[in-house]
Amino acid sequence: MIYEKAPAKINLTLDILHKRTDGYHEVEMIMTTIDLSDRLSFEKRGDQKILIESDNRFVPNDKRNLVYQAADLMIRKYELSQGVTIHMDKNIPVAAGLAGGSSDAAATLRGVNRLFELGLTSGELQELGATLGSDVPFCVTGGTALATGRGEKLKPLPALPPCWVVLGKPSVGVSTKEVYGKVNFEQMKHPQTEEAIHALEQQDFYEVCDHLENVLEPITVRMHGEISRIKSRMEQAGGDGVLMSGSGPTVFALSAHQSRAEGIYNSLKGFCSEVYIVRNLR
Ligand SMILES: C[C@@](CO)(OP(=O)(O)O)[C@H](O)COP(=O)(O)OP(=O)(O)OC[C@H]1O[C@@H](n2ccc(N)nc2=O)[C@H](O)[C@@H]1O
Ligand SMILES: Nc1ncnc2c1ncn2[C@@H]1O[C@H](COP(=O)(O)OP(=O)(O)O)[C@@H](O)[C@H]1O
Repeated sequence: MIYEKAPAKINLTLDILHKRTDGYHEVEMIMTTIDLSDRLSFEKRGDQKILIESDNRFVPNDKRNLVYQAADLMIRKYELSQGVTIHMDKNIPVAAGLAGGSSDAAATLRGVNRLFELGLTSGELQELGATLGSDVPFCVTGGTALATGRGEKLKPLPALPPCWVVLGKPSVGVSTKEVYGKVNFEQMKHPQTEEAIHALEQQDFYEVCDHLENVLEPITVRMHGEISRIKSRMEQAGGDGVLMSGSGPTVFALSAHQSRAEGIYNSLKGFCSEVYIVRNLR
């Protein structure tokens, strides 16, 4: 039996450059992994089946699960003669803008690679991952990176300086496809991505916080007003930087200090359906 950890991501910036002819949007975004993780175990089977076990009622255990799709892809492509049983311990909220499904898929690519000793490089796993979803290639290696294209082209960046991350997840789930479908280029406030990268290079935490920006945020906020109420609470409680992650609806606050982060966490408890306090991963 082998194990893989599948950490969630947050988007420090998210910009959309244009809509592509294939229906996807050309993005430019800085992503970073945080210490809120699903845990997966992998075991070879005597037959050729793929069995997914999970106790989370929001995720399907069949072919719709990205974990199933990732395992199936590896088994077919490398003509593996055995199947795999995958147990998933889900901690990352589902359809939250935190790439839980993508990270599980990436962990499955890494897990099957190790379990069957395939010897594939991260680059090869990322290429396979891109066929499963736009965020999967980033999740193969994690860390802090600039993602372009539809999200699959990656450039490693210096890590976000060590900090605390408080997450507030409203009870609503959000469809990424629906949010991208409502993008309006005329009213878009673009992030200053270059300046945010410079801040990371300088390891200037507060400068990074000053450049958090996500063009999808106003779209999802219009659908779910709860998001702006969570944002205001986090700002009032002293978050150094506060932003919605991905297509939402999860909002995160960055804080350099544990006591401040705990204050933000306490101000959200009872106000927001799920609240987490974690560190960023370096
Ligand atoms: C918004 C982001 C930001 O990190 O994350 P989440 O909110 O999902 O976590 C990602 O771009 C989401 O990536 P991911 O969730 O992997 O998307 P995919 O499965 O590839 O695509 C789902 C749908 O989103 C739209 N889509 C996705 C990526 C992209 N660059 N342009 C798009 O228009 C397409 O309509 C597509 O059918
Ligand atoms: N292993 C998985 N974990 C979570 N969601 C999954 C998984 N496999 C498929 N899904 C489906 O993918 C959708 C988006 O999931 P998720 O990755 O959690 O959201 P997001 O892309 O917003 O970060 C969900 O509606 C869920 O049904």
